[in-house]
Amino acid sequence: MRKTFEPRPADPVIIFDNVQKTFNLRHARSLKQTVLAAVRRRDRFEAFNALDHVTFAVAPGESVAVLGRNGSGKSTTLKLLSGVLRPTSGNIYTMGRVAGLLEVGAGFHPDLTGRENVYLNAAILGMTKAETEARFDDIVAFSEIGNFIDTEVKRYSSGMHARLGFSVAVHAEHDILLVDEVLSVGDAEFREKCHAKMRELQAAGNTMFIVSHSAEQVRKLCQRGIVLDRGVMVFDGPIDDAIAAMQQKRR
Ligand SMILES: Nc1ncnc2c1ncn2[C@@H]1O[C@H](COP(=O)(O)OP(=O)(O)OP(=O)(O)O)[C@@H](O)[C@H]1O
Repeated sequence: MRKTFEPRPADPVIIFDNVQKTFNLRHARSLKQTVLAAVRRRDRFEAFNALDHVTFAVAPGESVAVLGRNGSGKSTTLKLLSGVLRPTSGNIYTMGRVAGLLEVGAGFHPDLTGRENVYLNAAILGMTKAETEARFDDIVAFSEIGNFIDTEVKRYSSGMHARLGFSVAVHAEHDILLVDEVLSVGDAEFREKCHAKMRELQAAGNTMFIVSHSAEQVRKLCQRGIVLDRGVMVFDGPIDDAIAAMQQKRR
């Protein structure tokens, strides 16, 4: 007898379990107010929830967009995923190597050359010297930096800086790629090249988490969207519905 069965969904590679991130905001006060607050033993800080009990899971190979207005908690979500920030409460699990494209090239040292920075940034992303050497030519070719690779990075234009940073990150070994707004850097031709590279990584089974203000960009790259509104997750589902939910929130 033939038996049918439901395939078991793959174990998630990202779990956000009831995650809360609170920042302490310091109030600007006059000297008199500061003294009064100290005398009355009042707290001069106000707790602010950048993320409020957010829960979701991401399956391997999924590409998820994080949408929301300015200050809704998108970058905070990515920083928590990359480990740059720790949650105030709740748990975050990630499986495999996570590479962040948070502020591309932010790890570049201005006084070092492009070549030296490639090795430095690749090491930050967890690559060994041998791995970087093997990919060095591809990294430089993709970035279109050419002979400027031996010039100090402080002489680079912002576009060159971003191109080299993007190139290092996409050539790193990773299972989960975090992308924050970087798709808005560079000219149209380079953006299209970045999109093509990301689609190639998706086809190879990479999981992606993308923050972008551009509905068109995320529609092309993601199947699913999470919408945040003042730190609260208000939608999680198919990308077209997520974009519609975000646009409704804007009205
Ligand atoms: N280190 C911090 N200290 C205090 N508040 C912070 C800190 N980082 C972020 N915030 C606040 O948390 C909220 C969420 O910030 P976040 O950068 O995650 O928003 P975002 O959705 O990425 O915004 P944008 O679209 O403008 O990039 C904002 O109100 C921001 O001011």
